[in-house]
Amino acid sequence: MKFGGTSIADGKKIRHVAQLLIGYREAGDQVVAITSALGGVTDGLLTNAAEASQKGKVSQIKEFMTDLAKKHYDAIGYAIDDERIADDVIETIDSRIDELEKALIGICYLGELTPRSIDYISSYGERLAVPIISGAIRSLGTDSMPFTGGEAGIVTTSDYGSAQPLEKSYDQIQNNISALVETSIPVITGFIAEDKKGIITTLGRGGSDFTASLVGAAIRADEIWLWKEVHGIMTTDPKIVPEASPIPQISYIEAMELSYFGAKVLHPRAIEPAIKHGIPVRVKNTFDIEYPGTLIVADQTRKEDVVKAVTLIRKVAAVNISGAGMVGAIGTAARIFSALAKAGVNIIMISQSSSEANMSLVVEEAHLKKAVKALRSEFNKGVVGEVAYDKDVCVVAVVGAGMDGIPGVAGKVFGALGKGKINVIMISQGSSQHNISFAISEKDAEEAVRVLHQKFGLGSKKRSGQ
Ligand SMILES: Nc1ncnc2c1ncn2[C@@H]1O[C@H](COP(=O)(O)OP(=O)(O)O)[C@@H](O)[C@H]1O
Ligand SMILES: N[C@@H](CC(=O)OP(=O)(O)O)C(=O)O
Repeated sequence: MKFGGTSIADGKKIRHVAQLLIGYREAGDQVVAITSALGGVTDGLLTNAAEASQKGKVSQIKEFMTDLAKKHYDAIGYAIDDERIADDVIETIDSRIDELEKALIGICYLGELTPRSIDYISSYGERLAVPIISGAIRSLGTDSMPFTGGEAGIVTTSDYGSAQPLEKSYDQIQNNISALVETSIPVITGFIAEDKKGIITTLGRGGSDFTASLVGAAIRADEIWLWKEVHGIMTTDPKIVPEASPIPQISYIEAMELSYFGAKVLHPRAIEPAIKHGIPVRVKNTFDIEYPGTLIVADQTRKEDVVKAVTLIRKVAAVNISGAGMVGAIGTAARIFSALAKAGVNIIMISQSSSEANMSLVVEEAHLKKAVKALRSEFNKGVVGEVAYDKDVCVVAVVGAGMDGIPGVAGKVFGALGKGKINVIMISQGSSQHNISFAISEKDAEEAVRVLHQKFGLGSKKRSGQ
């Protein structure tokens, strides 16, 4: 069972989570808990690390550390009644706060922030949270032990910021964790792991879902449950469309497409380990335990749900490569992609005009500068006339395995957008036919999501159980 940052945002919620875990254990289930950092902490760590490297203000770091310590002391005060346990946990928190402060002050003086130090700093969110959740469980009378991802056995590549778990992690987790579930509830940090040299790595933002799936697969869990602040995977982000409804069942492939195309409810790689071992994944609401949530399984569900959800990717940019000389010029696409790969650019969407005089790409906004630089230097003379870009772009996708072979979905999508006077910049449909995605101007993005959500009747279904 994995609990995200919103589920453990403060002491009251942590107590609730500890009671929830104990409740399942007392009902006869063996449980392993994976948790994120307390809500907002990872963002705070990243912002302060970046500012430390740019402004070098030690006083700002001290202020941040005081607030951070207070947030965690308050959580201990509310979630842990047993004084001896509370004292032990405070001791752990104090020593971690001390290490973190030294690291951030070091960054102030160095004025440098490497990917390796970003992972080290951001790991403290989870490393401060887990001792508190484990202490809260012990304080309620059930045995529990805290683990970092590395201690649990997760070993990754050294790709800081998006490290890949190595195959041997599965056996190591199995050896370190499986036997403990008989007598206790182990609590493991999500998101963070270690490379072969024992250096802290992270699995990417939102990576606790991935940790849960990895641990679940390693211990051969019957099910992997991801507890969130929403009633499951919804037909779209409820923050954009309040009428969005939870999807009772969805296939692995649809869930992956949804997360890839921006649904912040799941980490894009979260369910890979679960798929590999055929373990069902459930997304549930921490604050409405009885509600069944969304079940993610291998089977495709009912075909009549042609479109299951609408998603939105923000913080992307469009790049347009054009020139009459591209027509019929063999190898242009290969040069574009290899230049971008060499520059480490992640390409989200590709589209080529049938005239061949133009190729459009969508890349992460953070990669835009290096993408344009790489393309301009590759094509500084020759077939490409111009490399232009647009920063104010979003990608919207409609997702559903049921659209495979069903005519008219694209017509419905673009008809509705046309009627809503929403201009489409670029269109892409994967040959899997599980989604249709397109780029539009940022100012139109939320309206496009609302229009499509309504067009496909997604918000009209009542939540079952209501
Ligand atoms: N299709 C979707 N279904 C559910 N939630 C979504 C979707 N798209 C975006 N979201 C957002 O994802 C968040 C997921 O819940 P949250 O408790 O924050 O998860 P976690 O803490 O595990 O990251 C919600 O706040 C919701 O606004
Ligand atoms: N704390 C990390 C990892 C994570 O998964 O968090 P959450 O489950 O709250 O999205 C992050 O913010 O990226």
